[in-house]
Amino acid sequence: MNDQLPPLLNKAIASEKRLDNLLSDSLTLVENALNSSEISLSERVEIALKILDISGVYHQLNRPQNSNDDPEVAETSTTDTPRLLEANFIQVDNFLSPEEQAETFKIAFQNHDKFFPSGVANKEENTRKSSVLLVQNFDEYYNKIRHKILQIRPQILAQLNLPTFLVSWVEMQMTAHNHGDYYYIHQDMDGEKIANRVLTYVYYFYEQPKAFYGGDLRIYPTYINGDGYTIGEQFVTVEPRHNSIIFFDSRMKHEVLPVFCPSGRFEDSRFTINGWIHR
Ligand SMILES: O=C(O)CCC(=O)C(=O)O
Ligand SMILES: [Fe+2]
Repeated sequence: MNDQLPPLLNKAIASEKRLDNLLSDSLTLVENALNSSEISLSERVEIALKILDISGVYHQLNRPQNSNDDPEVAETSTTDTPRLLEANFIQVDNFLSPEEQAETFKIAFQNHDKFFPSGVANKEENTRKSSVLLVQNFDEYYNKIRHKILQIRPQILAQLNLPTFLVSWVEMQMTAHNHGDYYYIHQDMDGEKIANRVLTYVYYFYEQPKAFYGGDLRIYPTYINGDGYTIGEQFVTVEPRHNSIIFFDSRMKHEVLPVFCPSGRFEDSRFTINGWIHR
């Protein structure tokens, strides 16, 4: 405390000092964590990736050569020319180990009675028909899958040519599409509460041999025009392969084609673990 200085200034200097100390302690803690053999390698990698994220290194690496191609720039520009998001996705096969797949089926089948008819935020009825299981029913499994998704996120963003972002939340649910179910053309970040969804993921699983037909996912080229979004014609089709996971830009319009499941048995459904990485 310096008696020569006005009290307010003294207070500001003290706060700045505390902040400096806090920053210094935080950096030491992170450094120790990165070098600690008590923390698993994968957890340390996650910490390191978070730091790279914060420092913007990935953003620089992923940034398109021509800054006009940067989605963030184009979206906020005042030009009248609509910007096109090409229909694009990444599909990774053999995502879960046999043990993890068995656990996934167990969660689905044991919670059959907790699935409920799906709804759509801010949308008319008849846009969607399927069943949903909330994440509250599979906490531990959520953490495992979340970890796996975050681990491959940098690679996926680079492949989709999307800039990196700080993750605030990984939203997750389980869905089942049975006979007559579908999800009409929609966008996953269309709504106040879900505007922060950046990357959509869908993990597919179902009993072998496959007991349903249809259920392909169509992703449409999507034009951004100011605040509005319209679709182009040249869609791409995703085959929902068992034990594969797909990722796409949450701004892309897409739909699930109708499912035909002659047996009508819940266990024969087209299942997903799906959700969104929020910024
Ligand atoms: O099941 C799928 O293939 C996609 C589901 C979907 O679009 C959604 O839940 O928003
Ligand atoms: Fe969707």
